[in-house]
Amino acid sequence: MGMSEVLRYKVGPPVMVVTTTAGVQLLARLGGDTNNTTPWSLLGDTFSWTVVTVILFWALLSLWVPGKEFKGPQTTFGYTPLYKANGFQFLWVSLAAFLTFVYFNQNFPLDLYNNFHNILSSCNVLAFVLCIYLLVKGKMWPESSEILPPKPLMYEFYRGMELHPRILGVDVKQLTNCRFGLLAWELLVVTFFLAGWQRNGFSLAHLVSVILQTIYLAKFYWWETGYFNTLDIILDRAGYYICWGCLVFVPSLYTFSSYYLVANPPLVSASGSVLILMLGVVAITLNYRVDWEKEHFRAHNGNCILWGRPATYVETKYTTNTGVKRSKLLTSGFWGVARHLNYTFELTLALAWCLPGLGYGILPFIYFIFLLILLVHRVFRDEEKCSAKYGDAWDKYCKEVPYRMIPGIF
Ligand SMILES: NC(=O)C1=CN([C@@H]2O[C@H](COP(=O)(O)OP(=O)(O)OC[C@H]3O[C@@H](n4cnc5c(N)ncnc54)[C@H](OP(=O)(O)O)[C@@H]3O)[C@@H](O)[C@H]2O)C=CC1
Ligand SMILES: CC(C)CCC[C@@H](C)[C@H]1CC[C@H]2C3=CC=C4C[C@@H](O)CC[C@]4(C)[C@H]3CC[C@]12C
Repeated sequence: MGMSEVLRYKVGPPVMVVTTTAGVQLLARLGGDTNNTTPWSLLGDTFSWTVVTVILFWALLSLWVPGKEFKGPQTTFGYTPLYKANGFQFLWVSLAAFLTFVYFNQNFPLDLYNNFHNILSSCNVLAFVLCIYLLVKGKMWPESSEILPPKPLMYEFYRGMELHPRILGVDVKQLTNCRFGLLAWELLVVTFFLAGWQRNGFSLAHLVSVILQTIYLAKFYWWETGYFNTLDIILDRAGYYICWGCLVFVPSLYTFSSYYLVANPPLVSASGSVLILMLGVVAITLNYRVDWEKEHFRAHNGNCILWGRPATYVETKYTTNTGVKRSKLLTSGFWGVARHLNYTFELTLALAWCLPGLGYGILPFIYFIFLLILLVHRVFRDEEKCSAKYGDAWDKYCKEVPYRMIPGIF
């Protein structure tokens, strides 16, 4: 093993595990109320375990109830994952149940805010137990016939073993990513808005940030089955990166700008808030439109009109275990302007919902900075995947559409 391999496989994952765990706890302290004297508890407390267990059980219930099933893309080793297609209903029923609960328990938002670091501790313990179980399960009782070359244990823990493991009858990544992480995100930002209102009075800027995140998450749940075609699902294995990420990192870092505004009430004026709302709505619409153009194009096998003209494309061929397949890469509409414009609009939107923290330095923008790094890295991961899959056709597409995220610049 060369030096770079040692760094990548042996040092990298443990460092990530330790720093990310310590990091999210620190974040809760940094953004919170400095007068909060609740002692640290690395295992969580009764209140936080109750909150986490209720969300987990609710998430599981949403995947257990009878309903429409959705078949994900088949893996190269011939496995077709099965999901539940009831995400949109799940979001609204959950939100309505939560708001009703808060109506009858009006101290709950502030209690939850004051216990946030304990809630993260409980999520952290839950995530570690799950990731250890997934490692053992992947080694001892894998569900698929996939054969993986052995790697250092810590790397396997970090990356995960199986692509589509199931626990208690449900798909693990649908549970952790779509049903626990994203629901916790929505409920937490609503809670932080209500806690800020109770503590400091009503804030339009805080409300705007929460409205934008709610529209964004509603859009996600509307499109949930499309998510099953993305890198997270077809490439990333169920392990620390993705499962811990969704159980701990999403509830902590993705909600951070809203959490921060409770102890640091927004300084942005009402007209500034309206401008932020407009910027955010435009960015969400464009982000949705870019994703929609690709889905629409693929659903019609290239025979569709985009921007008033028949769609143009590059024909591709690729090989899987079940033979040679054909596909098309869109070169018109937004996909003809740059190769990842959806990420550009996603970043604009993230900036919009962080902007109510303007005037408090860098901390309220931490999600935006993280997302910038994540998406630029993802551009390269995605392109590596596409280049390996499509070969020369991908190079041809890159020649026709030379820019990645910002036409003329990158
Ligand atoms: N907030 C967050 O943390 C994040 C949010 N997102 C958001 O999630 C959504 C999905 O993003 P993501 O899955 O990462 O990426 P994309 O939706 O951009 O999908 C990339 C895939 O689309 C296919 N593709 C690429 N170019 C073309 C083309 N020209 N024509 C047709 N198909 C093409 C390829 O897959 P194939 O093999 O099918 O050809 C490629 O792997 C986006 O809105 C993004 O902004 C994403 C990451 C993080
Ligand atoms: C361990 C950490 C350093 C990194 C954890 C990363 C993951 C939590 C996130 C990686 C990719 C993220 C997502 C991808 C696409 C999405 C679609 C969007 O519409 C909603 C958000 C999300 C599901 C998002 C969620 C977090 C990641 C899985």
